Amino acid sequence: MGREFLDIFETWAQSYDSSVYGHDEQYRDVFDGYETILNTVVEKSGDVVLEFGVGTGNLTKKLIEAKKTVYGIEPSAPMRELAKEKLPNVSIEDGDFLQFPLPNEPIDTIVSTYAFHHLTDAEKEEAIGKYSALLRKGGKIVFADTAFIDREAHEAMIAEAKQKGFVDLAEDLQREYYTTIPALEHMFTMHGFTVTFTPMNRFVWLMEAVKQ
Ligand SMILES: C[S@@+](CC[C@H](N)C(=O)[O-])C[C@H]1O[C@@H](n2cnc3c(N)ncnc32)[C@H](O)[C@@H]1O
Repeated sequence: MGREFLDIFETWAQSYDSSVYGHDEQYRDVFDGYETILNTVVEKSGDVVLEFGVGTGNLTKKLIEAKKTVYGIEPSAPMRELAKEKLPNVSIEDGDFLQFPLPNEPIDTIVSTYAFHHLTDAEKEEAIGKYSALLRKGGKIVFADTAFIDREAHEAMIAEAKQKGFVDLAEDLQREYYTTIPALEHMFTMHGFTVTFTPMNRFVWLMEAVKQ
């Protein structure tokens, strides 16, 4: 569920890695510190990891290099194919944040980068509820994604993108379901997590939620 933006990745898949490494001016600030963001998610992850929205497999590759067992979930066929080319021996299945094949061993961490905003807030809350049921005490959700301190900050970023002539970025910020830190905090705490938020660049926050 929350698959309504997949057509974007049909066309973006081939040039996605070029965007994340700063070659797309409009998205340069969004992907600023991309390597550090992925490395931080890896550092905070346990040994058995379920990853949503693997994309071209950049985080997956780092998790594997850190000797973790990874179960990857990716709904876009072109993205999945690119990830499988990079990581032929890793499990990367069709699925999404809400409907996915369950790994056949207990997982200790659920990770995702640059993807949770594809769900509406109601779907985000439903997903966090599912993950709470999957994780044991001490299990973690470690997500990095664009979010805003409040709605005014979101509106200001849209205005800034328009002012710079960043039409694609402005459209993206209005089309997808970017939420606020207080809304995310509420979703995590109501499902039994303690959560911390750390800003990673002007757009992206690292969220580390621990099941109590
Ligand atoms: C911006 S890319 C991020 C890829 C990768 N995680 C990274 O950090 O580079 C977003 C990814 O989320 C995937 N996606 C879109 N909707 C999704 C959903 N409902 N559930 C899981 N993944 C989704 C897209 O297909 C795409 O691969």
